[in-house]
Amino acid sequence: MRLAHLEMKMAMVHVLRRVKFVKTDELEMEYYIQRCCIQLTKNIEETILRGEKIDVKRVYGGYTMDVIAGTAFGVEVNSQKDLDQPFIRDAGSLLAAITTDEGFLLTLSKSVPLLIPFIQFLVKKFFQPSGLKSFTGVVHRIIEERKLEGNINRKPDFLQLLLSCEEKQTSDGEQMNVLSRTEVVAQAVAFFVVGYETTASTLQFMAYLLALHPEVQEKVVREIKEQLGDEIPTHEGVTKLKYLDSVIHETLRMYPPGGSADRVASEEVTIKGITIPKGAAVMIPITNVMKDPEYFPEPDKFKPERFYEGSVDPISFLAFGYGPRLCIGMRLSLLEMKMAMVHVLRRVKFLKTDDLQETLKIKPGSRLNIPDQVVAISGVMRETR
Ligand code: HEM
Repeated sequence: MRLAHLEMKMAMVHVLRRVKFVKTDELEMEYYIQRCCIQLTKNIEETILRGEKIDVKRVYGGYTMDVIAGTAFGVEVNSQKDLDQPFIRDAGSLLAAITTDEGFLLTLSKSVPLLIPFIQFLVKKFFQPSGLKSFTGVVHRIIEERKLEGNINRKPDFLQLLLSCEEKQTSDGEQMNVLSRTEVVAQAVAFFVVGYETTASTLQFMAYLLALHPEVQEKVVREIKEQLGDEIPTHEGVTKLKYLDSVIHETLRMYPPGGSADRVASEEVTIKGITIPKGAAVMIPITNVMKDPEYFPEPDKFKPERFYEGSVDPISFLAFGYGPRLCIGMRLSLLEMKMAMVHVLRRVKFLKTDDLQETLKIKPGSRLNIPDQVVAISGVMRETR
């Protein structure tokens, strides 16, 4: 608790010295996400009208890429207008590499820090994922453009916060350089890829589960009608959708995008007879905890009610991690998922067809939960009121 207080105070002093949070930007962000939702709905409708199945990861991937690029980096990449865009392909190949081969090396380096220089050499020599160069190139370009523009009237988005740490800062008359350019670019690329993939993956699993469970889908649609009528799903409006919130949580419980989280023990501790020495790397198996019947009875069943009725112990729901390092994109991602689902489900019904798999096979050997094959779902247009 004391560490968390200290961390929060230090962060707030640093941020509020340089940044003022204002309501207008929130509204601008909300308006921007609404625009992305309209394009998403249009893409899904057009797929249905062409008589094709919906490749849900592809359409939602375009949506989440547009949202993260616009909200965190202030650029419109229009991924949804061209779903074959290199931007998305590069993010995919980068992610695949990080979560498999390099991911293994990363885990190894955390467990045996002495190996870090050797592992860095291996990664540079043999594991340069194809998307990395073009992706970092794009981020470099965005940064250069910002530097040329200057900081005047610039919105306090994620990239701007990172860049402000790159500048030399004066603290008690001393010069400090907090982040190097390479570190800024690395953080930015990671943010782009993580912000895109996790939310797209959850929306994909949610669409699949809603198709498989038509009664749940109709309950969500009823709640939207009762709580929002024809209103635009604003940030405030979507907070009324408690059942949709439970559906999202239950989807994340069954298919958390990240299968594990890491920590390093800051001191020696003994838990249930097992001693973890100071400095040891600890991996928290998120997927396994959320499939444990002790915390979630009948874990293989999709039951949003367990969250709706409020019987879940918060520490057993680990999809966003836990504690001071909880996912910082959680609120953005919940907002964008709710807004997207309201827009889409008002117009489209996902269908349970005979060929829809009853269970999804997950790709082995990855730290992410990724389906073994493309998830394609049939849909029809709902009757308009
Ligand atoms: C459904 C969506 C998401 C899920 C399930 C998810 C999950 C997670 C998890 C499990 C962690 C590790 C937390 C821990 O170690 O305790 C994490 C950290 C993080 N996430 Fe997310 N995430 C999501 C969306 C996002 C988005 C949209 C962004 C960016 C806007 C983002 C950025 C980050 C960052 C930067 C961290 C590192 C935080 C830190 O180390 O302090 N995430 N996320």
